[in-house]
Amino acid sequence: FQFAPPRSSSSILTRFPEEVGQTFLHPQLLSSSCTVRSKIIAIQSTIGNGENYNDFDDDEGMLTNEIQPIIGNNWMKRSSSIDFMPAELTNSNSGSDDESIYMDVGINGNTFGTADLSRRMHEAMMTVATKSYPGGNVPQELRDVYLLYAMDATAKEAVKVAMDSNGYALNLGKDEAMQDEGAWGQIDNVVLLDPTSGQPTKGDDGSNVYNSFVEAISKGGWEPGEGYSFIVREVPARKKAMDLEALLRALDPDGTLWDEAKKQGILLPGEEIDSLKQLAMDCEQRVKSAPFEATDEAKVFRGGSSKGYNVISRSALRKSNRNTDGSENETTLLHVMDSLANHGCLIVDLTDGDASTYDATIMSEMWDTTASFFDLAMNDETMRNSIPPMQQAEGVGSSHAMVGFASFKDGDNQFLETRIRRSDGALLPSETSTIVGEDGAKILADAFHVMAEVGKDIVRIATAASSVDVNAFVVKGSSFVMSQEEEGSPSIAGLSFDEASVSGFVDEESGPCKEDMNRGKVLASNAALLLTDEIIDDGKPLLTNEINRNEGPVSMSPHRMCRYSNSNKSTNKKEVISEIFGAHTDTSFVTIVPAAKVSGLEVFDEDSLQWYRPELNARKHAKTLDPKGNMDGLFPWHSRYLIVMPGELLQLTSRNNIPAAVHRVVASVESPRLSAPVLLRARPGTQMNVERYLGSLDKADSLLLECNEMKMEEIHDALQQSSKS
Ligand SMILES: O=C(O)CCC(=O)C(=O)O
Ligand SMILES: [Fe+2]
Repeated sequence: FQFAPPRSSSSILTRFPEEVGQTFLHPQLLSSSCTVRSKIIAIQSTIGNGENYNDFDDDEGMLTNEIQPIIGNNWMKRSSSIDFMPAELTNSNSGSDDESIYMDVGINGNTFGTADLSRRMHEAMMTVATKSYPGGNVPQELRDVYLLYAMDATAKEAVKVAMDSNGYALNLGKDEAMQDEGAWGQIDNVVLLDPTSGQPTKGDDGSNVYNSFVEAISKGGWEPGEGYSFIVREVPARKKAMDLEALLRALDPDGTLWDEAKKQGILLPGEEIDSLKQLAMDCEQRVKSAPFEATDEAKVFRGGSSKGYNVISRSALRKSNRNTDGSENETTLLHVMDSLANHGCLIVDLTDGDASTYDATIMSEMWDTTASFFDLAMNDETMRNSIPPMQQAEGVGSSHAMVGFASFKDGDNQFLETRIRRSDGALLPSETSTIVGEDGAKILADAFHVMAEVGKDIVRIATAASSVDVNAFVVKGSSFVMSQEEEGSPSIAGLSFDEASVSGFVDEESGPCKEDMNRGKVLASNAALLLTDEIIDDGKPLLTNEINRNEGPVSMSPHRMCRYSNSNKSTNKKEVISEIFGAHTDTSFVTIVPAAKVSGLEVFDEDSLQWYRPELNARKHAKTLDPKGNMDGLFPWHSRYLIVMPGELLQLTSRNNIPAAVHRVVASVESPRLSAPVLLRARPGTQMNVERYLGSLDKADSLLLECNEMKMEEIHDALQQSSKS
């Protein structure tokens, strides 16, 4: 926690600047009823004499926390002892936002412009006072008060700015007495500064240093307009939730970092992702900033109390669970959005809490098939040789449609990439069925469809929610015209909105009414449904002839059988758990990872800013649902659950409401992990038609406008950054 004193003149504290004084006029300054604390407590002086002053920029001495603070440097550190506070209050390390702490602060009067600020403060007070006394004769007593006040309040303002720029706030609370001069901290040492050189100078009585403002004035003869440096101790402070923009400004006053960040494609506060290139670069940036280290099951984050960590029932996602008017169910929508936007994944219970076993049984059979595939691939030479290596799927013409087997990291990573052939639903590479049998191949395809359908439902909900969010389908008066049409009223049907308004059916003055808004929700959901049916590649032929397409014979959405192990060949032999499939985002709408028996998928949780292992959360849910494992005979616990992560294409259609999940796989030396994710991608040949799927172009952001009328495979390619695997 502790702030080390600044090590050089380029530290944050010495950089901020000019702003001092702009908001200095505390309302109390202009009232003469303020109470003067009779004596400012002088606590032990920490400096001996003026000899130290030439050492201001000495880095050496500033490296430890125990060195004597020197007046004239800007620094800040947590107060070491507060004699009048109970220990538990001074040493709390809970890190909560409103935690009250005490800080010792050293302020350089030159950096903070104490000369100018005190002059202006004093002038302001005297101007008011002169007006309120006959003949401008301000009593001496009051002049003394103003003098002290100018010095003290200036110091307080400087400390406020110093804290502000470092993520802290003065925490004076509502206590009036605390607002008074001297009461906000213990003034320790005060050093007067020469008006011309800005160097420390002796006061009238020849002293180098004073123990209080009262002394600096009465003995040193300080006057407003003369600068001074000081140390103040035990200033009540609290950690502030820091505004990113303010932080950046404080760190980077001349904009060098900003320019550099722009060059690297880092999104800056207040900036939006406004192109595919920017989206790809931002994902890459988020991937890079996720920590590399891995921890084992016992320590890793397994979800918190927010709704988004909860498991959702399969049936809640279906379009049949929408409201009767066809708008999305609000409870489901909020759950889905919280999970995807804040925690990087949504856990789905395929059994609806044991109500249905159909899908979970398919998943269970898929797990058996996957296990037997790797069994044979690892142990049976003939079988292994019969699997084709990873290669482009024939006849697709997309470099992204691969099928086949690949092994990396000395066999620690093994993948079988499979795809459905659209015409007959067969699984490619066709050799898969030689290994797992016709039934096995069929089970894999069935499991693919179970997962794809869940994915499509989630994309529908998230896309609809994001369209509703910007009123993309809200048209004033639409509810009226539409409902009339539906009832088949001959007098209205066929009228355009404009004509309706001319005829007086629509009130020109008001905005869209509640019915228009509701209508917008229905249209948003229907359009999102259309998007999932037409654009998402579920391995089936397109059902409609309404759109142009050239969808190709093989699905763009792969179903990957993976085996991850950790033979600990990494450089650090002591690692028992480590990244085996590094952090990345997927170019998919969603990636559906069926919860594996051995946990290992980690999602970077944007809310808690740590790696989250959803499989452990799913396991906990299974334990609660079925503590005795009664269903284990039917299917293993994990075949109930799917973990659905948003990909880059959903980031696009959700208008950046949902960032593509940064995720990775970790593996421990103890047990290999089998996995079988589906990456739900876009049907080749289809076009992103913003108006058809996402509503009014007026409500589309520049990212969507760029994609409008692009082919989905072009969008896919544009999202591939060179550094991506
Ligand atoms: O196997 C997993 O659990 C995840 C794999 C993955 O992230 C991917 O294939 O893109
Ligand atoms: Fe992935």
